[in-house]
Amino acid sequence: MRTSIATVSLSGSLTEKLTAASRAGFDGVEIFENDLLASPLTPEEIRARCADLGLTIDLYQPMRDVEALPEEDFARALRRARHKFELMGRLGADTVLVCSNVSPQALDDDALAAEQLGRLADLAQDHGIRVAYEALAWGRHINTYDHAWRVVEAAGHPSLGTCLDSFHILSRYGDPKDIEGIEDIPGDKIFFLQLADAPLLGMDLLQWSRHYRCFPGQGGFDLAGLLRHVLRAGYTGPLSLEVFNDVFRQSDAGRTAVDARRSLLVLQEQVGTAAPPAPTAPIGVAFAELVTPDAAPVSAVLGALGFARTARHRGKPVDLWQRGDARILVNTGPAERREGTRLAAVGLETPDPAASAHRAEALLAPVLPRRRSPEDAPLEAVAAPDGTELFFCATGHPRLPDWRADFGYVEGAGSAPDDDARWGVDHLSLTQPWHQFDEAVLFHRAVLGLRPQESVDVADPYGLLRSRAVTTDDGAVRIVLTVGAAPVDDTAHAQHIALATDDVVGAARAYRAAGGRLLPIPDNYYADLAARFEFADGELETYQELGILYDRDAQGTFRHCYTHTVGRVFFELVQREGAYRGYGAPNAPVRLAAQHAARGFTGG
Ligand SMILES: O=C(O)c1ccc(O)c(O)c1
Ligand SMILES: [Mg+2]
Repeated sequence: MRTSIATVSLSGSLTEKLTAASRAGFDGVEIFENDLLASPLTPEEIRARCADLGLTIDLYQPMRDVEALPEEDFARALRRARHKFELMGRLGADTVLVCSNVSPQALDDDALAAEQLGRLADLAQDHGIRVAYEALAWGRHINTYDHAWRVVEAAGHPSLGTCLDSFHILSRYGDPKDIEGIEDIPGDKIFFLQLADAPLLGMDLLQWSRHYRCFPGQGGFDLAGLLRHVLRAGYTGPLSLEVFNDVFRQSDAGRTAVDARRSLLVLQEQVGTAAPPAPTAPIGVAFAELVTPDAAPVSAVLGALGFARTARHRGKPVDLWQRGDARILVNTGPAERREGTRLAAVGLETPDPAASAHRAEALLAPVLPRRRSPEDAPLEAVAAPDGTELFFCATGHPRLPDWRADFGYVEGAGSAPDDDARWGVDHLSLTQPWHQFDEAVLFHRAVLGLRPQESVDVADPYGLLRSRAVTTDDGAVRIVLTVGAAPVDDTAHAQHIALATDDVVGAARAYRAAGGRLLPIPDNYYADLAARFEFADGELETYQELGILYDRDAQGTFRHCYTHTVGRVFFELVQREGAYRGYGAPNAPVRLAAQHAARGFTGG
């Protein structure tokens, strides 16, 4: 199906918006009136620009407050319409959106609304234009899709149809049954379809619509359900995104447009009108890669955590550190020296790396140049929205090339690679730029086949931190996406690697004995723990001594503690028991406060 995007969904000048829409692969655009009014280009130039960019102008919008008016007000509306139809002729746009009247002058009179829309459609017809009538969710008298359709049906005019907008429909109708009526509208009378998702916020409809819309799959609406009804009704027009969103208004138009196109590809996959290569979800974390200008501080932490430097890359200054199934690469390559220590890449263990890469590419993930010297194993990699490099790879697979083939083993390494099977990566926490959070969640879901969990808000002493995990169902891969408060220091922007162990107390003691420093946790926290849970004799005291935090849910328990931070990176030691599903969110405010307090507490 053809895809389209409303210029209001993208930031910048009209020219920038059109370029971004075209580059992302959209077939057409809806031109929002304000974007045209503010453009120095003539309508003919806009038309030519769109043609050059391979875009059709699928809709011009909006025309407001037209129908069910006292006669002299309607006459003024017709006069306005005549001007706009002439403009549309110059633009080469043949469909105009008229949204339902919100003005206090509007009369509660469906027959009058139908009659006047019919007269508007007569005028439109003379200009070769079709009128698509849309019910705004806050329309004065007409505010539901079925009411708008009844009026259009009553008008019975060939140049008058309806525009369905998923926001206006789904913000008012919660029950799936309420929207089945869409299938009763003849497909050729649905002149246009606008798609937008939104988080389920329970707020004033107009404010919700104008500020919080997002792309399909980024909110809480069942857009696939709605689209199936629209397709069954026989709609064949474009799938068009109309997203009013405060964040997108100030984000880079190019990346927003790609995010938008990806959302439509995923939606189309859900309803079966597009078939990108099927997802191949990762089955584990093969490695996490830190880049650092100075290997010493990170190596000291890894050494104290019981990791051994087992291998070194044959062609690059990259060391492989390992404990059990936890593998960490430390990269001191020249390109990496400019920024401080950060978590730059993740190797995802994948049953079919080539298939994972094909899907990622089909879903518009930027494919990275293969890291490959002549003797290197080919590694498929794409960039996540935050720039993290994601490698699709295999470790010890009988038939697939092993990414470790590029590494030479270090003589006399402290411990053998597989000595400690109970260590692994529990989760990785990656901080996202604040304006890319929804994009990142959709990316990880769509491209990697991970399932988003609940979004959690965590109080940081200097702001609020939002966090959302994306995981495989079995927990073999857990990535926690976070977006931090405004930076008073680096705390809200730190990334971390959480290491799974089956004995966090032993691990914490050993780390300390080896010279590692654990994040100190205030005594008040332990007094509160004592009030909330019952512990065996001495248990709480042990946690307090080491700075171990504790949580419990209906399924299990979670014990965890933190190393100090090196650059932007710290480590967490995690003992997850039973089927505990979370990440110790109740403890996160205490941890964040402790990290702010310990800002001086860095270094090797
Ligand atoms: O918020 C509005 O005014 C508005 C205008 C045009 C639309 O298509 C729409 O869905 C909302
Ligand atoms: Mg709309």
